[in-house]
Amino acid sequence: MQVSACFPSERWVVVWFVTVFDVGVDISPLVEKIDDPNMANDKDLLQVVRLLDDACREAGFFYVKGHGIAEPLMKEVRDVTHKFFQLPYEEKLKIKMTPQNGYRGYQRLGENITNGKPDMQEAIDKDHARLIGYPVSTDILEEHRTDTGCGAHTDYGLLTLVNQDDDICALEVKNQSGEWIYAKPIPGTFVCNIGDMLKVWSNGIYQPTLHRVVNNSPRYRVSVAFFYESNFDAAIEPVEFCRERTGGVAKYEKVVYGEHLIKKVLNNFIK
Ligand SMILES: O=C(O)CCC(=O)C(=O)O
Ligand SMILES: [Fe+2]
Repeated sequence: MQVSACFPSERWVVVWFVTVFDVGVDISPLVEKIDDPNMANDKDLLQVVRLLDDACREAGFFYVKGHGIAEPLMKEVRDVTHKFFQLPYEEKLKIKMTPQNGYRGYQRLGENITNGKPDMQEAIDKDHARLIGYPVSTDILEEHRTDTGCGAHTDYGLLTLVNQDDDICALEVKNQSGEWIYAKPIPGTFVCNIGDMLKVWSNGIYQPTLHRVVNNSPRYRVSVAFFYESNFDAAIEPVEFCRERTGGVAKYEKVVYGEHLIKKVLNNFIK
């Protein structure tokens, strides 16, 4: 790894943590040159790719800035999400999620299950986006209350981008020492985390990280997640150049994304 070769490992971890986890990777060179046929020769861009690669290898969780989406627009999306969840229950039910509409629409509090426990969240699912609301726990009837807004999980797909409320710490990530640490909000950034399919594709070079949401704050929290996923019927297997870099043997079997998704969702109903 290029950066670690320049630094003693302890110092490198500190540098990496500060630049990637605390402040975020500035991906603007990548965004600016994405259509440039000469992008592979650009030094700034190469440095961004290295930082992203390091973040995916070391943590599987990182912040990005310089992505080109204006901060006021990110806030507006969250504001609209807050407004929707403040509507009376009957209003929200008008776009209720059903098998007939392909499980798109409004999912009421407690309907989403992770590890056998209802999540203390309500949400709207639309294509690859999920708008999520986490009520204040004291506002939830005691008999319906559980201890997590979203139970510990890894994401199913390739990459997730989260636009989270600026002022509430609730998203927690399990670090390599097994401690839960906050992915505290950094205004204007997206929290990114890699999913199960990237693990398979990269033959384990990138590992998805366990995370969960616990809203212990006195305020209603929203987040808007975009799940970049493989096609439902896509067969995913370790790509050759990743296999070559990891001893030449595929560590994961070929998996059809849709089958993986259904299996994980069904497993969530079991404690
Ligand atoms: O609300 C968040 O910050 C993250 C939600 C999440 O992890 C998920 O929906 O997969
Ligand atoms: Fe997640």
